[in-house]
Amino acid sequence: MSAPGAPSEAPGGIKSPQVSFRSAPSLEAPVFEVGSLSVYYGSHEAVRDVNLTVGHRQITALIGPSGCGKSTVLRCFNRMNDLIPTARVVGKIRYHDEDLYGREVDPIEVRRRIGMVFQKPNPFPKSIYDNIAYGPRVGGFKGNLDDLVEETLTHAALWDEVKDKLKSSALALSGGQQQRLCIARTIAVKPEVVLMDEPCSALDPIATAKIEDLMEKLAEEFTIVIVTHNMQQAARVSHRTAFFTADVDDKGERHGRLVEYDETERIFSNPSDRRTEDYISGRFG
Ligand SMILES: Nc1ncnc2c1ncn2[C@@H]1O[C@H](COP(=O)(O)OP(=O)(O)OP(=O)(O)O)[C@@H](O)[C@H]1O
Repeated sequence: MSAPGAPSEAPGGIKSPQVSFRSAPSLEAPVFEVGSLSVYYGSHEAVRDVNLTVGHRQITALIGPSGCGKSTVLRCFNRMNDLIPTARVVGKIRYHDEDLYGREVDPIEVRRRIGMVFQKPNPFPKSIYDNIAYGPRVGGFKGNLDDLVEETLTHAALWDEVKDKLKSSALALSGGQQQRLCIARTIAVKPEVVLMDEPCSALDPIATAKIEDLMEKLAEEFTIVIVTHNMQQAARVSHRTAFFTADVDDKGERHGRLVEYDETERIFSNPSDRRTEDYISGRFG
């Protein structure tokens, strides 16, 4: 394994010489442990038998071709699938060794502790200030809101760009700024985990680079799980990568499967499964 930040090429995989893999810390005291997870929509088993462990303050990337179940798995981590009436989750997801789907668990508290950022920036149609202040206010925050808003926007690398227009509408910001605001809004309630579902797919390369820099900084404090179609992004930002694909059964139904989960450097430079190698080298997907 290369030292953190040391350039390391990915033979047969991603060709970019700029890719430098991040070394993955250990998986001791994991945040999530997923065992034999299957997710159904109605009678369709969309994802089958997933097993993986998400490490504390690591960035875990979920990659794979369209429809292999990445977003479905991501939504299991904060019980967003509960909001889809046909969805049914089978198997085990332990969050700090507690059953995330246990009867006594409050899904609202789960979503406060495990926040989510979506593909399309979706700020509230409110001021920049109120976008950040909303969650803490609802949660009964008793401290100084002005300080919290400044601290959060600084944390999300947005303060300098917005400090003189906090009362302006968030909708007037650029797409990249809106997405950083959404990340700020998510971290304002002090979650432990931030789930990101293709957070850069609607952004240009400059805005994408800013979000990637931000993710690296946020990983010092938060555990991040990201779904991305952009393999270079997974290679650049994540410590560990899970590669999914979909098997087609004899009735023509597609079932998402986790093919391989490992340190990102390993997945991109020396994967153990041929399907992973074919995907990262662009031979399919
Ligand atoms: N709300 C839903 N209702 C019914 N089926 C769904 C729903 N959401 C996803 N699916 C199905 O589950 C499977 C996995 O979809 P999912 O969106 O999780 O895949 P994905 O890998 O994230 O895809 P993409 O990369 O295109 O976003 C697909 O067959 C999809 O049609």
